[in-house]
This record gives sequence, C-alpha cells and structure tokens, in this order.
Amino acid sequence: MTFADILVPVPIMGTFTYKIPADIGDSLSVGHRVIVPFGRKKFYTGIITGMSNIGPEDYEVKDISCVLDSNPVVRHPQLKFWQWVADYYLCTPGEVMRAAMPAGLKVESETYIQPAPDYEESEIDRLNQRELAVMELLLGSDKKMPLDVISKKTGFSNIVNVTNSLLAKGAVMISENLVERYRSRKEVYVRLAIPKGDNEALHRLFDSVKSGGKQEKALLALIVLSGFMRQGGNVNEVTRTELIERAAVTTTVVATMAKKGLVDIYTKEVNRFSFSGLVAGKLPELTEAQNVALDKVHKLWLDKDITLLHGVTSSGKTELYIHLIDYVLRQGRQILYLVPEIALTTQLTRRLQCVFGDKVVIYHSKFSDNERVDIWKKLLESSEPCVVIGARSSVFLPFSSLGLVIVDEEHESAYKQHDPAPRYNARDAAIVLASMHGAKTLLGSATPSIETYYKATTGRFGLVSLTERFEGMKLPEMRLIDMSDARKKGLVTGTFAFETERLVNESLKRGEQSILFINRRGYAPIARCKLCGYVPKCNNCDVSLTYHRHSDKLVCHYCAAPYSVPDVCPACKEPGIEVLGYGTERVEEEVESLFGHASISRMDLDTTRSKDSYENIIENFSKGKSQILVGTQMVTKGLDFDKVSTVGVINADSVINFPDFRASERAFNMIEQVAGRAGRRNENGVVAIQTYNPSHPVLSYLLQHDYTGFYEHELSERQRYNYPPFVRVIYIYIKHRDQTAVSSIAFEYANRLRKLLGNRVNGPDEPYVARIQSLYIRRIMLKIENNASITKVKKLLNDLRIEMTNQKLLSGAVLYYDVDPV
Ligand SMILES: Nc1ncnc2c1ncn2[C@@H]1O[C@H](COP(=O)(O)OP(=O)(O)OP(=O)(O)O)[C@@H](O)[C@H]1O
Ligand SMILES: [Zn+2]
Repeated sequence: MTFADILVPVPIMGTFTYKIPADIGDSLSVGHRVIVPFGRKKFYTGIITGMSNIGPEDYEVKDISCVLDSNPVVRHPQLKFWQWVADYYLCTPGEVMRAAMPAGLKVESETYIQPAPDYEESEIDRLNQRELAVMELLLGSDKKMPLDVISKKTGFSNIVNVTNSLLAKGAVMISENLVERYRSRKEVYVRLAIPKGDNEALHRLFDSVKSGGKQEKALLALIVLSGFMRQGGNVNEVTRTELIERAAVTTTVVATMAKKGLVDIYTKEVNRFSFSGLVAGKLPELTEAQNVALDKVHKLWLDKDITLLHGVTSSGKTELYIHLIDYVLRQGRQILYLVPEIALTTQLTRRLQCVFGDKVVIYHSKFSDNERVDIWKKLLESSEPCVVIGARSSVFLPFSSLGLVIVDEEHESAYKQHDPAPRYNARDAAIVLASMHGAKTLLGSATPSIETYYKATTGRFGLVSLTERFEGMKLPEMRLIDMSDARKKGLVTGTFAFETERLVNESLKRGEQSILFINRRGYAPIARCKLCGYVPKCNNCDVSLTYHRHSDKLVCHYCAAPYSVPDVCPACKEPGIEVLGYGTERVEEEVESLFGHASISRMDLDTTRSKDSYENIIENFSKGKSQILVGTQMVTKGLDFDKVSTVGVINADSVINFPDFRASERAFNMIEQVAGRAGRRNENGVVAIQTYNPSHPVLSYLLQHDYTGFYEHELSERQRYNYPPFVRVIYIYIKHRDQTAVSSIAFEYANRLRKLLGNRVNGPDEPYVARIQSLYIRRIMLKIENNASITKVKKLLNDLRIEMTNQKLLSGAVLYYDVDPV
C-alpha cells in the first residue's frame, strides 16, 4: 500500500492522507502509531485508520515521518467505538483520540527557540523590552529552549507574539523537537554466571568466596530465589532488589561479585503493571433474596442485553456483581466495572481482590501516565480474562473480549465529561461499547436515573430489584429539621441545629460514627463587605469567590484563580470584608469545636489531590481512627462503613435549589445515597436533613425512602414540561470574549436554526454562570422528539456551523454542542 489515512489528535473533522515510505510499507496496518508532520511545523502522533493504493489528486501528500511501534497500539473495534463517540457527541474523532489515549502514547512536537547564528549582539538595542528579556535568557544558556520554559522563566503569557517579532528581526530561529513522554521501566536482575545443573562449577563459586561472608550469603540467597537446585524446569529470574533484601547485603556486594565473574547483572524492560501474584479466594455466599435476583439477571440475559439492578442501599449489589464477574471470567472473557468516582475504587478493589486475586486491574487518572501506558499495553498484548475497575476514561481501553460491563451508581452525573470534548456519558458509551463486543451491560443503583428507570419499566431494559438491606437491616430513619423554626427558637449553634448535634453526640457515645455532608468545598462560599455590600468576584468568571482558610485565599471555583483577601474593601476603602456561609473547611472547624474529643476527617477535592489521599481517609474512617467524616458529594455514594449511624445533610437547600430540570432528581439521589451510608450494620441509622424549605415535594419522598413515588412524580413533571426521557436535549454553547458579539452571534444562530427546526429551539439564554475564563456564554437548548431522526438533526447542526463559518459570522467565537447534558 502507498497511502494511509491517519487520525491526528486535533479538533478538525476527518482523517488525513499521508504517503507511506516504500521501505516501511509492508510492516504497517490499521491501528499502528506513526509520527506525521502537521500544519506548518508541528509533528503529531497519528493512528492509521485505513490504507489504499490510490491517493488524492488535488493536493500534494506528505510522507509519514516514522513508525513508532512494531505492532498496532489501537484495536480495530476501538476505532469504531471512537467514531461512534464522535458522531453521537458531535465532536471530531481527533478529539476522541486525544481523550482516549494516555498522554504517554501521544508523542508530540514542542517548539524550541535559539539565537540565530548570524545574530550580532550589537543589534540588541533594536529590541524592545520584552524581546530583550527573551534574548538575554537565550544568550545566557547554550541550549535551545522550549517555548513553555521561556514563558515560565520570563512570566510572559503570550510568548508567541514576542517570538514572532524576534523572528521578524532575524534574532532567533525556531525548530521542532519530538518529545516522548512515556518512559519504560527497567528492572535490574541478577543470575548465577554458571549453567543450571553444573554442580562442579557451583562448588568453584563457593570456593571463591569467604565462608560465612556476605558474598556467600548472597550466593545462597540467589540459589534459593532462583530455584537453581530444583529438579527440571528453568531458573526463576531474580531482581537485584529481591536479592539484596533476602541476603541483607548491599548493591556493592553484588557488584563486586559480578566483577569477579560469579554472577551476571542484566537489565530488562518491565511492565509497571504486573500481575501481583495475589491468589483468588472464595465467592461470597449470597442470601436468598440475592440468589433470586442473580437467577433473574441470568434469565433476563437470554433476551436482554441491558439490565438494571435496582437495589436499595446496602442490599448487596456488589456481592451480586461479584458472582456475575466470576461467571464471565470463567467464560474466559473480560469485565469492565465502571465507578463514577476514584474514591470508590479503594474499598471495591479490596473486595474484588479477595475473590479474584490478581485478575483485578485498576485504571484511573490518579495513576501516573507511565502506569496508564503500561496497563494499556498489557491489555493490548494479552486477552487474559480480567476485571478492570475504572473511572469513565476506562471505556477507551483496548479490550479484546469484553463479556460484561457493570456500571455501578449508574445515575451519577460524574459519568458525564463536561469539558473538553468529547462530552460523553461513560454510562451510555459503555452500553454501546458492550454491544460492539456482544457483551451484556448491567446498570446498578439504589436511585436509578429517570431515563434508565423509564427504559427499565417500559421493557427496553431488563429490571431486577433488591428491596431489602443485607441481614434485614432497616433503612435509616429520616428526620427533617426545619432550620428557620429552629433558628427562631434559638436551637442552632453556627450551622448545626441542636437536634443534629445531639444525634452526632449520641453516636459518639455509643462508639459509632457520623458522616456530615455539605455540598461546598472551601471555608465560606461568599466574601462580602459588611459596610457597603461589595462582593469580590473573579476577574475572568462571573462568580463570587470562595474563601479557603487553609491557604487564606479567595479562590474562583471555575478557573481556580487565587486572590488575596483585600485588607480594605476595594469599593468603600474600609476594612469591612467578611465571609459568609459554610463550606467543608468551616463545617470541619465547627465540628472540632462542638465535638473536640472526637477525631475528624475531611474528604473533598482539596484533601484528595495526591494519589493515596482517598485511600488514607477512607481507611482511617473504616478502621474507626476517625469518628466524624465531613465531606462533599464524595462521601455520599457507594462507600461501605459498618459503624456509621448518624448522617447529617447540613444544607439540603443548596442541593435542591438549582436552576436546572434535573435539580429534583439530583437532590433525591444525593440525599438518599448519603442517607444510605447510615445503619448498614446496626439499627441506629438516623439522617438529619437540615432545610429552610421543609415542604419541598422531594423531601416528602425522601422521608419515606420512596424511590418509585418520586419517580412517578418526576416523570409526570418531565412529561408536562417536555423534558427527557420524553425528548432528547442538545445544548449549543456559544462563547466569545466580547459580550455584544456573543449576544448577536447566538441570536443569529438561534434564528437560523429556528427556521429549520421551529419551536424545538429554545433560547439563547445566559446560563447560570454567564462568563467563565474571560469568555461570555450563551446557550441554546434544542429539544428533539424521541422518534425524530437524530442523525438528520446533527447533520443540520453541522451544516449550519459550516455555513456560518464560511460567512464569517462566527469569527472569534467558540461553538460546541453538549448532547444529553446532565
Ligand atoms: N451475601 C452476603 N454475604 C456477606 N456479606 C454481604 C452479603 N451481601 C451484602 N453483604 C455486606 O453488606 C454490605 C453492603 O453490601 P454492598 O456494599 O454490596 O451494598 P450495595 O447494594 O452496593 O450498597 P450501595 O448502593 O449503598 O453501594 C457490605 O458490607 C457487604 O459485604
Ligand atoms: Zn474564575
């Protein structure tokens, strides 16, 4: 073949054709990784998606620069899946590729700059101040420097402009270098320098070391570890680390032995992800109710590909999954087990490892890039049955024989990626992935999403229910606390009603634990001048800033920009800035003062930035080292603790009052889920729900743990106001630096779209936060009937975008789609 279609990780539609150099033609196939020149100067990693002998005639085709691996790194079905994601979520396959592959597999070029060789230092006074700063930096170092380093060292954010003007003055030249980020891991091994079975040689080895000395110890250890004296078979490979540990000697001893020719030291590339040698254990015995449910799942599998397991909290859904995983592993196939949040992998991994040993593989973003590449390669090289536990991006792994996909907590909005593209929902993508593999999908939840439950009750999905908790535990008692009433009566300290405080205290006295849920991180969500009412806002986003006590900064939760707390109010110049409201930090502080004798942990984005922090917090709480756990939605779902009896929902209203058609659903799920952490192994479970709006309908269903009642109520609302599952929603976002421009572009776009789609088009509106990172935002909502052709609508949207781009009506604007927003 002479030409290859190559997918490049850029947001441009379609693939690109390149010429295959004659000398490598035979070794290439679909899924191979190559480096190709792209644009004026850049190089990218591309994936071959097709090959042919006929090339394009209307333009000159560039050559593939080089081939990166001897075998394909992407499987054929993966490419099909990428294409589906791109088509469905209205983005480019290149964007999907960018999200799908670990960065370590995407070699990219970086721009370097250096002084031009014929540049005279005497010309330096022709440079302006910024140019001068860059030039001095370059002349002071003898190497060429990457642009981003220069930008960091000079503090200039727009380094491209300076570079261009320096180029124009002939002061610098630029070049592109390929940067390979993935580093394979090398391990050092030691072996005896004699053939196995040669006893004479072995004697000679021992003769040449001092009896009772360190070298003799090392020899003995090496013989044991390698199984050198074993009858038959090969010797085991022994790492130097193992050897020096076993023999209690230093590396110098081993090096000396190598010098004397007693042993050989050699290095080998190893996969960071190696099967750990953990052995499998026994399957848990199921209760009768669980067994009935399991049989029902198997029976449904005869004619349904997708089944919903609706089981109340702590009914043992995980135990059921374990049995199904075992069944599929025995068929020699792979399982993908999706969880919405990394926090959930800790307990789950342990539970699964007890049963499946080293067949358990974990994959998520807290792993280093190198580790992720190694897991990718492992799955690529072997089709061994295994179970992969992962967050949403694991749908992109190179599975070869998927037999089952489990989506735990399927209702979770964390399955949806918001930014950047692809804006996919891993639950829905996983269903498609499973069907491409001929695999089954099991969705599990105590509070299924409205869409899923609708499909399950109308026969599209199978439905299996578990209505009882394990060991007949009761669901916890729900207590509404009317905060305005409590405040009136003076029954509140800080943010805690006396009642909540009392419940936590009683738990403590019984030696039990409490979880306190507050939906905001930081110390206080608002800062304000108490004299003039001024509220500091982010310079780039249309939001007020959250005060973080730990760093003593005001932080924007949309762009992460930190600001110092002003000593005097910028508006009235008086020292009047105070902070209002409660976030996790402040609740933690208050808990410390109320329950000083207890030990407290906090789990939120800020306390879980490092790789093992989740594990430590959860581990500490599990083991009873802390008694009270304060946290954001991270503490609400899926965690399994024996001793929690009190759960406090500190501010239910902030969960309920959100301007969005899914607000009620989200509130019901979140509160029912966090309630579900209480009373899993004791009968004392109580949930205190603090609210200023006790008559809100969602709360009345929560009080009864009445999921189906809530579902029916919500479904009729959705029907009345024409929302999913009765229509599909696509949001069209338009962003621009200029407020007037964004308005008129969005208006024009909506008008043209309305001519095509009529009253299916709603808006444009300003979303809740109308400016983020200096871009003003408008949103158009599209509601499409379920029986309409979604393909046609998507084509229409794409055509309209192209038409408006060609007429230069979108210049300066960012436009993207969010399909099935959550
Ligand atoms: N058959 C069983 N044998 C032993 N222990 C069980 C069994 N079924 C459930 N359990 C125990 O009961 C607890 C709750 O089970 P599990 O975590 O699977 O519930 P869940 O339905 O997934 O709950 P949630 O929806 O809250 O995540 C766990 O500690 C689990 O080990
Ligand atoms: Zn901001």
